[in-house]
Amino acid sequence: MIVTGGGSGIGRCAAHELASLGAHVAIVGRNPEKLETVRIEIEEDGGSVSTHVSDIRDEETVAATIATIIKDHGRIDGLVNNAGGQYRAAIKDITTKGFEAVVRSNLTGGFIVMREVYNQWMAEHGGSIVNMIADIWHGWPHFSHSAAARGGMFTLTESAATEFAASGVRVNSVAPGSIASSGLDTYDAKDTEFIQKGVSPHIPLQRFGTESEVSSAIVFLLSPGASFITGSCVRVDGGAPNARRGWWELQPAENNTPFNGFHRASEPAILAAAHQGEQR
Ligand SMILES: CCCCCCCCC/C=C/C(=O)SCCNC(=O)CCNC(=O)[C@H](O)C(C)(C)COP(=O)(O)OP(=O)(O)OC[C@H]1O[C@@H](n2cnc3c(N)ncnc32)[C@H](O)[C@@H]1OP(=O)(O)O
Ligand SMILES: NC(=O)C1=CN([C@@H]2O[C@H](COP(=O)(O)OP(=O)(O)OC[C@H]3O[C@@H](n4cnc5c(N)ncnc54)[C@H](OP(=O)(O)O)[C@@H]3O)[C@@H](O)[C@H]2O)C=CC1
Repeated sequence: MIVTGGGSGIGRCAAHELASLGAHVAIVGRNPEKLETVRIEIEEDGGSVSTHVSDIRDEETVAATIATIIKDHGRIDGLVNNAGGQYRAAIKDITTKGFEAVVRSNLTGGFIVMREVYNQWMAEHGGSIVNMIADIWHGWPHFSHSAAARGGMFTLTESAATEFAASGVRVNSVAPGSIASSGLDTYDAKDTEFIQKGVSPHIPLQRFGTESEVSSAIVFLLSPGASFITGSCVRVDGGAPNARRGWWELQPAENNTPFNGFHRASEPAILAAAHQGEQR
């Protein structure tokens, strides 16, 4: 099994889970120290793991990494195409270089890894691929570069599922919402305050998800239990995209914080503004 971004967060958790189920896990990332830490953890637990330093955006290194994994371990049954990330910025402030860095990290890089795994192994032997996306439905303000890339990965997954089906390769995506992973450490203090106070009221299950709640969806999709599932997307988001009309009317007043920017439709100020709009 290959897990990109296996040196931290959701990828680390999935690597542990897969190793505990008996798989050899090849973890891929840019930072060798992070990979080494996870290697030691998994080996201490009795698992089998190898580390591979590679930037998923670098075609040559990725091709060589996949070849090494096949040479050393004989097969690739599954790919967790998980590496990625982004920074928070408004569209007006995103430079072309920044936009391209995020698209390359979350779409092109995942494409390169998936293509190499397919061409070098799965086209002949079958397998299962899980592509990580995000809760991008209806857009993702201040993360628009990532939403654009993940939207691409969503449809790339659907296309690959049909192209690869005859080779016995299933391809699905997992779309995490707000997950309390190590990835959140990459945001600054102001964002963290927003994350803590402003996000949970938007989530019907009223909390962040955990790394293991995403990992279990990944492992299910990789497993024979999902043998008739391909081209699908499993949302792991506590119902966040469903918190639309009706949701706010069900909420206690204290959930209407200045952070979340939502207000009950019945609030006097909102009614007055709506009335003014009618008069115009
Ligand atoms: C409120 C929260 C609710 C949050 C609500 C809670 C839900 C969160 C949901 C999602 C959570 C996650 O995904 S958690 C996962 C988080 N993990 C990660 O993001 C890790 C991986 N990310 C990255 O490596 C970086 O973000 C990424 C930009 C993609 C790639 O980095 P690189 O090192 O390749 O790129 P760089 O060379 O640094 O940058 C290239 C250009 O990108 C731009 N750039 C890069 N970082 C920048 C930054 N912080 N601010 C501005 N611009 C930046 C600049 O233009 C850079 O050019 P110069 O100006 O010339 O330098
Ligand atoms: N946490 C959340 O709420 C959500 C997370 N996601 C996505 O889930 C995935 C896992 O995130 P999470 O575990 O939370 O965060 P992390 O930041 O902990 O994980 C991201 C991993 O990807 C690796 N990575 C990033 N860019 C590259 C690259 N170019 N080449 C190789 N490896 C790379 C990083 O390792 P290294 O630095 O060593 O390269 C890191 O281990 C990411 O794609 C993330 O965007 C999506 C929605 C929500």
